[in-house]
Amino acid sequence: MRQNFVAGNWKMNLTLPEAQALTTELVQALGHTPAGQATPQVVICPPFPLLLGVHQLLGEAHNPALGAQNFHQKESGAYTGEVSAKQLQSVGVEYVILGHSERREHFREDDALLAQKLDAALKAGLKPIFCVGESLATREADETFDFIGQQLANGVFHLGKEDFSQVVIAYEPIWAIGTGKTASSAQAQEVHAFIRQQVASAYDQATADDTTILYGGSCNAQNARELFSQPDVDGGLIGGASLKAADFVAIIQSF
Ligand SMILES: O=C[C@H](O)COP(=O)(O)O
Repeated sequence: MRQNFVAGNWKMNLTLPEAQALTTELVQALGHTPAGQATPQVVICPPFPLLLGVHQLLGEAHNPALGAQNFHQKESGAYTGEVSAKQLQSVGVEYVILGHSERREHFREDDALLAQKLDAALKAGLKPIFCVGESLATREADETFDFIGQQLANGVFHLGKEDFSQVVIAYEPIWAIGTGKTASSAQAQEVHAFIRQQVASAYDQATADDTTILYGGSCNAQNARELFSQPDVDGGLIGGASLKAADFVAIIQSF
């Protein structure tokens, strides 16, 4: 279902008391949305050890909903240090980020592994937020569209239409992540439109029109409104600015 959507990726930040203080502020702020103003779907993605403590502060409305930043594709077993989809669900997780460039780069997660993780997430009933995005070198070589087309073809488009309808796509140009260098709204729109067109080719136009596509990369309270006003930008996957309640709430209110 296509919807206005903002996810906060806390990455490897915050202790439990800090995470609970941030969550309490967010829940209070979102609870005071003026009548008549539609609230976007909000997802917060804390590190594993904080998930349960954060979930205990979330309401029944699933908004904010809880997301994880990763999981292991096997259901259980001798995988020291890993976490399964079932374990995530048992502490209230509904969404999982997959394909983030930091996992691709630092943990060597390639398209083949990500395709397996995507299948495992859907099988377990977790909703994936699947990230794609090019490096600066790829952009400068004028290969952005080819590169993102390949990431989608190799990682996502093996899914049947029904499974694909559970997936949120996030476009995150690597050169914009944590750098303070945001894609311009025109650059973001151009790639989002391309992604939607790729979905239409892989499935059909109705599926493409129904896909939620987020922008991520130095999105903040100052630039979110401009980015979210683009016709194919349905919201954001927010890193640094999701760690401060006031900034994150301002982004949520930027539609
Ligand atoms: O997952 C979030 C992105 O990597 C964006 O991070 P950032 O907002 O700190 O640039």
